[in-house]
Amino acid sequence: MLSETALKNMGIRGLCDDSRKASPGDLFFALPGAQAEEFARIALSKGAVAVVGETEAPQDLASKWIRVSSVKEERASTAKTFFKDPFSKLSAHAVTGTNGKTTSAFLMDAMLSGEGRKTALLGTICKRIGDRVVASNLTTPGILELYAFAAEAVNAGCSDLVMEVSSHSLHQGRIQGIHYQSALFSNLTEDHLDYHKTMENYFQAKKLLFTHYLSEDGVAVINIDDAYGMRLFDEVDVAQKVSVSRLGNAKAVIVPQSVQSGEDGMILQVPAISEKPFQTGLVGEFNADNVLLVMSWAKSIGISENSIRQALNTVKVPGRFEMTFNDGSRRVFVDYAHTPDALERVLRVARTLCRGKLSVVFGCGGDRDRNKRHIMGEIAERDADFVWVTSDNPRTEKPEDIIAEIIGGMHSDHFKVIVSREEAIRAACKAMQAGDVLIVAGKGHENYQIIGKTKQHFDDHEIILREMC
Ligand SMILES: CC(=O)N[C@H]1[C@@H](OP(=O)(O)OP(=O)(O)OC[C@H]2O[C@@H](n3ccc(=O)[nH]c3=O)[C@H](O)[C@@H]2O)O[C@H](CO)[C@@H](O)[C@@H]1O[C@H](C)C(=O)N[C@@H](C)C(=O)N[C@H](CCC(=O)O)C(=O)O
Ligand SMILES: Nc1ncnc2c1ncn2[C@@H]1O[C@H](COP(=O)(O)OP(=O)(O)OP(=O)(O)O)[C@@H](O)[C@H]1O
Repeated sequence: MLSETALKNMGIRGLCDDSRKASPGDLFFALPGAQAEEFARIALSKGAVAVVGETEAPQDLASKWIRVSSVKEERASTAKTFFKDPFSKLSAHAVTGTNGKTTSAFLMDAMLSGEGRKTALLGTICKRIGDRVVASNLTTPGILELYAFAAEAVNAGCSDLVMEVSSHSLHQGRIQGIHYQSALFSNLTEDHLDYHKTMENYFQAKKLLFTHYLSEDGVAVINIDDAYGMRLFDEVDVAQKVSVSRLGNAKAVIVPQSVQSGEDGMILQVPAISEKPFQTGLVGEFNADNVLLVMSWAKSIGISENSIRQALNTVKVPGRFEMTFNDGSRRVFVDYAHTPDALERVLRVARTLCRGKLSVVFGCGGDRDRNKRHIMGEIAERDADFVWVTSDNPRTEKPEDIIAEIIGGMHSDHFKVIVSREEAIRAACKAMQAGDVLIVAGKGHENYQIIGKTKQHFDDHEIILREMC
């Protein structure tokens, strides 16, 4: 393990594990792989001072090569030393699950802020320290970026960090060495099987958060309405476990007495938390799950009822069931649903708000999880009256090929294919009549479309407003 003095003596000014981003003064971590040495040489040519690798040092690099048994472990421990152990100075709170992470993280952050605590937030939409916000590339960044972010948060005076933890990050060790004060589990449904291959592997990755990264005195808050949540609750052995169930599972400690959902939000009666009802502007059954999970967490870590209420009343999450247009009769919502479960849940909520025809515009991402495409086609056809099948970040795949897989799951004629997302949204808007609801699903807060390897500006909201106003 490299000490602070060793790093200082070597003149290390930064840590890097990607040769494309190497800078003078960096210590480069060459992760095992066929190109490890090649990447190390590139980093050195850009001014990196030394390389940490698992293989024997190439002869000409012997003076700059530090051989270790695990580059990943060394990277985690060096990050802790270099960034002055920021996680020991923060209360870190994590949320994981297939859907609901961003919504939950926004709520958690708002509740902590309501207590007068300065917070940092890390997730799919943004990275935020106090009032400074930048867009995110990944839900959970790489470990070096994560430590740098936490150090910045500490320097800015933050006491708490709320972050979304993806299954990829758990599997790849992006949060190695971190111990959370609390961890929440929302649900586990089909997604990311291109990466994890089986639901069992996907579950085991999520479980790591509770078995490896939750502090001994930390609290686990788990939605046991979800079958994997129930299994997780039974399998994890932590000091404090809180089980939550909207559906009234007898094993749960937090169960609502009632949830009344309308088009402007919800009223929840949760006697285990307060005798007085809670109100929120978040809409729909799936958000009731998110709200209950986070309220239970807040209660278990001692957040005041006042801060819970205030957050529930004020939090809005960009691109999550966001009403982009409403003329009192026709309503268009933009939503980030890009998994089968999310699409099903969103259409179910939309149906309750719809007095006319319910339509949906959606596509599926390229270079990702082909298996979910036909399932989403099947759900869209079953739960909407009309489906506009289109493109959504095709990346390097041909959009027509992705669409063919989606419509492989559809058997009626209640759909139309329009490859251009802009044209599909415009056509769907034009077709709307009084009482209709349109869901434009998949991109949510994203203001780009990834075609090939380039990101082009694209914003569902802009197109809807241009067409409808
Ligand atoms: C599949 C996946 O998760 N890949 C992630 C992974 O890449 P990798 O290990 O395959 O890296 P690689 O490209 O083979 O390279 C190996 C090593 O060589 C380095 N390298 C690579 C190329 C080079 O020219 N020079 C160089 O030094 C890389 O930095 C890396 O250290 O590790 C990288 C560094 O942390 C990540 O940036 C990368 O995320 C890619 C870009 C990605 O798109 N990931 C998505 C799927 C993802 O992680 N999504 C989750 C889930 C979101 C959700 O729940 O919906 C997220 O947390 O965002
Ligand atoms: N508890 C939930 N159960 C099922 N679907 C949900 C839930 N919460 C939100 N959704 C749906 O999933 C979409 C994404 O929600 P959110 O951004 O909160 O999840 P996420 O876990 O952060 O997703 P991602 O990791 O893909 O960014 C929402 O737009 C909505 O369609």
